[in-house]
Amino acid sequence: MGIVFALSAKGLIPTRPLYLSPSISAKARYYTSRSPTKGPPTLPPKQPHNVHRRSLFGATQPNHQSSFLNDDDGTLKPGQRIAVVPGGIHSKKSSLKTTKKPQGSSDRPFIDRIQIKTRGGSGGKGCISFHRLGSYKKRPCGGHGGKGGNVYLVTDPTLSSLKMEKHHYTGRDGGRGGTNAKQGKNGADVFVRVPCGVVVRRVLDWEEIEDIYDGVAGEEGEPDTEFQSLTFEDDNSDDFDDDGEEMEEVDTEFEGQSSDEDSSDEFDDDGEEVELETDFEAQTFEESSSDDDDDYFGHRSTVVNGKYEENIDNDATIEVQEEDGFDAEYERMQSLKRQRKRRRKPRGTPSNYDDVVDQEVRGEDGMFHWSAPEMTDGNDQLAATAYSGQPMRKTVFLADLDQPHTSLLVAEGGKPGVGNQAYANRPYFSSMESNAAKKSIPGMGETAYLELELKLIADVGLVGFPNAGKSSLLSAMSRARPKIASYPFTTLHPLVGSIQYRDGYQVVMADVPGLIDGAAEGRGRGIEFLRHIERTKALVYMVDAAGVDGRDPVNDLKILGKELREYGSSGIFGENEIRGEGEYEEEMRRRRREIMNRPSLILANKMDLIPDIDAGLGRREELLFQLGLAAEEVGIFCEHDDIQAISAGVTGEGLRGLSKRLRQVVKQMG
Ligand SMILES: Nc1nc2c(ncn2[C@@H]2O[C@H](COP(=O)(O)OP(=O)(O)OP(=O)(O)O)[C@@H](O)[C@H]2O)c(=O)[nH]1
Ligand SMILES: [Mg+2]
Repeated sequence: MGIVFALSAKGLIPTRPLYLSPSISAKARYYTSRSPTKGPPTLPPKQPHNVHRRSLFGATQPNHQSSFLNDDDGTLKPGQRIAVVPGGIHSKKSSLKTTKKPQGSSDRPFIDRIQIKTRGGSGGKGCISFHRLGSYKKRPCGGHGGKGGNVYLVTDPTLSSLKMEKHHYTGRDGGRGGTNAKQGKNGADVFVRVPCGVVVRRVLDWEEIEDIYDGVAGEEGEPDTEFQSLTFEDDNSDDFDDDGEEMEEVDTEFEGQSSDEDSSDEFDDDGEEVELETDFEAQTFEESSSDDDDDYFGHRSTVVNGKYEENIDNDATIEVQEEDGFDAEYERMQSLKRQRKRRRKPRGTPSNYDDVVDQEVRGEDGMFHWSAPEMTDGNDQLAATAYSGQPMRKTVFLADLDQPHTSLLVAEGGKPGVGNQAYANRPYFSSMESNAAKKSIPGMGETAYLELELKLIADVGLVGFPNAGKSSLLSAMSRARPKIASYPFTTLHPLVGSIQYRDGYQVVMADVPGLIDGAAEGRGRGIEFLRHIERTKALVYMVDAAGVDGRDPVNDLKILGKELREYGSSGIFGENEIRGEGEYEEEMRRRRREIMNRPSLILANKMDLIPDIDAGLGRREELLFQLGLAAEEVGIFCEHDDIQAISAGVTGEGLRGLSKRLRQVVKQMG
C-alpha cells in the first residue's frame, strides 16, 4: 500500500491510494491515475519524431548525467509521448568516407601455393547392448555408429588468394550407436573454400613412396636387398606370438610348399591372387636366403592372412575360416596395423637407407623438393645446393578446379563401427560372435596432405619491365585498382581485372609483377608468378617507350622475349618447375613450351611523353618499326597491327583500339 503520484500538468500530485502490484505495467498505471469522469482514454496526438531523446541506460553510465526529457518543468504532460531509445552514440564510422585500399600491394597477402592437411572424421563406435525384456530378452540390439564426415574442397569465385583460415581441416566424427538399435549420427562434412583455378595435388607419404619403390624394384627384377631388409625389419616372431600355434603350423606348411615347386602348382587353380602370392614368395625367398628366413615367413603369413588361409587345405586354416566374420576381420586389421607401424621409416635409420631411397627417388620423374629456400641473390647454383638438404616429396595430381562452385572430395570419413544388432537374427551366438562388435573398430577418416597451387584464370597476361605501366593499363581498362607508383616493383603479386564490353562480353587480364633481365635464373620475383600466365590465351608485352628510367624499349622487348622463351622451353626453375608425371602435367608442360606461340600484342606505353610536333610522327613510327624487328628477332608471335602505341596512365590514347583488338584475339583463341 502506498501513495500514488500521478503525472499531470501541475506536476506530481498525490491521488487516492491504490494497491498496485509491481507487475502492473506502466500503461495500466497511466489509466488508473486518470479521472473516470473524463471518459475512455483517447489516443494521444501524434508527436513529431524530433522529440527529445535520452539514452535508456544513460543514467547508469558514469559519464552520462541523467536529465529531464521535456523542456519546461521536467514533468510529463498527459498524453505526452517520449522516445526512450537504447543507448549508444551515433557511429562516427558510417560518416567517415571509406577508402578502398589498392590491390596488389604488400598489405594484402597473396598466397598461391600452400600445403594443407585434411582428415575425414572417424566413424562412430558401434553399441553393444541387449534387450532386457519380453521375448527379445538377451537379443543384441546395439546400433551401428555414424559415418565420419568428409572433407571437400569447394571453389569460391569471390576468393583470389589461397590465404586459408587454417592449415588443418577435419571432418566431424560420427556419433556413437545407441541402445535399441539406434544408429549414431553421421559426422558433418567440412567444405574448404578455395579460389577458382586451384590445382590440387596429394602429397604421398613415405609408405606410398615405398610402395612405388617396391613396384619399381619388382618390375625391374632388381630388388634392393637393403631396402627389403629394412622394410621387413623387426618382423620377428615376438609380434606373432599372439597368433598362436595355428600360425606357426601354417608357416611351416607354407614354407614347405613354397620351397617345393610341385606344390606351388596346386595354387594355380585358385586364380590370380595365388599367382601373385607365389611371385611374391619367390622374390622374398630368394633374397631372404641370406637372412633369417623365419622373419620373412612371419611377415608373409600376416600380410596375406585371409587369402593365404583360404588356399590351403589344412586343419588349422579350416578353423580360422569358420570365424569368417568380424573376428577374422579384426585380426586382419590388427595385423595390417602392425605391419603399417613397422613399415614406417624407423628413427635413426642408417644413413645408407636414405641414400638408397633418395637416389632412386631422385632418379624418377616428378620428385621434388618441398619448401624452397629464399632465393636471395638469384644464384641458381646456390639455390640448388640449398635445396639438396630438403626432404623429398612426391605428389599425385588430383584435380584442376577451374570452374566456380565445384567440389572435390579429398578426405573421406571413416566407416562406422558395427553395433551388435548385426547378430540379432542369429539363432545362436557364440561368445565370440556376441563380442565381435566390441572388436569392431570404427574406421579412421582418410588423411590427405594436399598441395594447392593457384593459377589465376585470365584470358590475357600482361608482362613487362617494372614501371612500364602495366598496373596503369589494368586500372584504365578494368575496375581493378592496383597500386600505381613511379618506383619499380610496386606490384608485388599478380592480380586480375576484367574488361567489360557493352554487350556483356568480358576479357580477363592478369597483371604480373615486373620481369627483369635474368628473371629466368631467379632474379627478381616476376618469374615466380609467370605460372599465372600459363592458362592465358594471349600475351601483352609492355615497354616504356619514353624510357623514363633510362631504359631502351627495344632492348627491353628483346629481354622480355628471351626470358619468356627460356621459361617456356625448359620450365625448370626451382619453384616453377612443373612437377610430377601424368596427363595433366604433360599437358601443362606442353602449354608452357608453347608459350611463345601464343598470339601477342606489343604495347609501347607512355607515348604522351614523345611529342608528335617536335620530333614528328617519324619518331613514333620508327620506334614501332624497331619493336617489330625486335619481336621477330626473339620469336614473339605477333602481327604487324598488334604493335600499338598507347598512353595508359595519362591520355588514354590507343586504349579503345586495344580493347577491341584484345576481344578479337581472345575470341579467335576460343
Ligand atoms: N607519362 C606517363 N606515365 C605513365 C603512363 N602510364 C603509367 N605511367 C607512370 O608510370 C609509373 C609506373 O606505373 P605502374 O602502372 O605502377 O607500372 P607497373 O608496370 O605496374 O610497375 P610495377 O608494378 O613496378 O611492375 C607510374 O608513376 C605511372 O604514373 C603513361 O601513359 N604516361
Ligand atoms: Mg604494377
